[in-house]
Amino acid sequence: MPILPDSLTVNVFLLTPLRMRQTPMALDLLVLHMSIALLDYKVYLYGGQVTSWKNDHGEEMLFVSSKATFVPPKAIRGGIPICFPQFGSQGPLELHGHVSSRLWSIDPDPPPVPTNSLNKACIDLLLEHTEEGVKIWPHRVLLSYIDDHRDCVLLLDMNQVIFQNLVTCRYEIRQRVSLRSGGDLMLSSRIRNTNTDGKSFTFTFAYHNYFSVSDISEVRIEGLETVDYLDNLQNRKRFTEQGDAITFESEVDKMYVSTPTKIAILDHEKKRTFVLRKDGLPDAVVWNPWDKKAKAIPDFGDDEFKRMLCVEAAAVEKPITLKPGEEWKGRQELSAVPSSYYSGQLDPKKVLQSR
Ligand SMILES: O=P(O)(O)OC[C@H]1O[C@H](O)[C@H](O)[C@@H](O)[C@@H]1O
Repeated sequence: MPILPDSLTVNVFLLTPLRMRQTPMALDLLVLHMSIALLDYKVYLYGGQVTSWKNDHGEEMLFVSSKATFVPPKAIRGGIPICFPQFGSQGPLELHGHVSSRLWSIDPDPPPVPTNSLNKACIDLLLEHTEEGVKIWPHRVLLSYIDDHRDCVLLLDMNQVIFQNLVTCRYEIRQRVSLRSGGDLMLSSRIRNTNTDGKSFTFTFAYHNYFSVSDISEVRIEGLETVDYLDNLQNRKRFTEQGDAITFESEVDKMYVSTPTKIAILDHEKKRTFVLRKDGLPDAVVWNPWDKKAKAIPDFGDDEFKRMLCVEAAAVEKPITLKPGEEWKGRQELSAVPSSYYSGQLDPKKVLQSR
């Protein structure tokens, strides 16, 4: 692990690029680092998956299981796996699709940086289509993390060699991972059908966020009150959430549909609130396996359900169909703020202004 210089405003470190080149399924560690006025924020990516998001005090905001295996083809248990082209088990594919477990590389040709961008440090990654991937999902795929900040590009050039096998894709999927001022983490995705044979394709999608919490019994979610949900523990039967904020005392696996764009996760013990803002992702999945299921998951510690909560920005109830030439966009922004700024009001604008 290199020592991260604190004098740079924006930096991206690419570790062990050789391993990535030599082993087709190897995952690589990338560090996205932003330093503003002596405050440091860091995001770690392992392959295409965010596995760590640290605030300026070095506190971890994402949960990763102590039993997580960093061995493809499985996604890492924690961080932010990307579920695509199928969320969950509703479809012919493996649970949650397959993109987190593919070989990722750097996008050699990211789109231009918007002049008014709030992004301070960003990264572009590509996941190229493989014959194996085609067998699983019959569409060629180019998946990329887009770097919004030109400063990053030079540092990433050392990995150019991994681009040589890029294929011409009929479908393009692009992802941006960006650190914004204040340490907010932005992920954005664009999926475009570039098919030339006139065929449409259909998918579901989710950012499977694993938040780190002090104690699940001290956590509540605001923003999903009175929203309809499909309960995965009751054959996806439809219910309406009651008026109170959501708290936890047993296993939860609910898919809230057509939710507000802002959801807050309040951690009383930690006095920290996560604010999830999403766009193009109408649904939100809330999951905690609780004790019994936790014991049955091999890469999950028996008691770790107490320290995590998944609140996922998703497009799952209504699968998305793209005709050739059409593009879908989805994004989420995660902020972590002291709960005292939040004081029970779901008004992230106020939260941001008060920082
Ligand atoms: O074990 P995984 O594939 O990571 O899935 C973990 C969980 O993810 C989601 O939140 C689903 O709604 C759950 O049904 C699933 O159990």
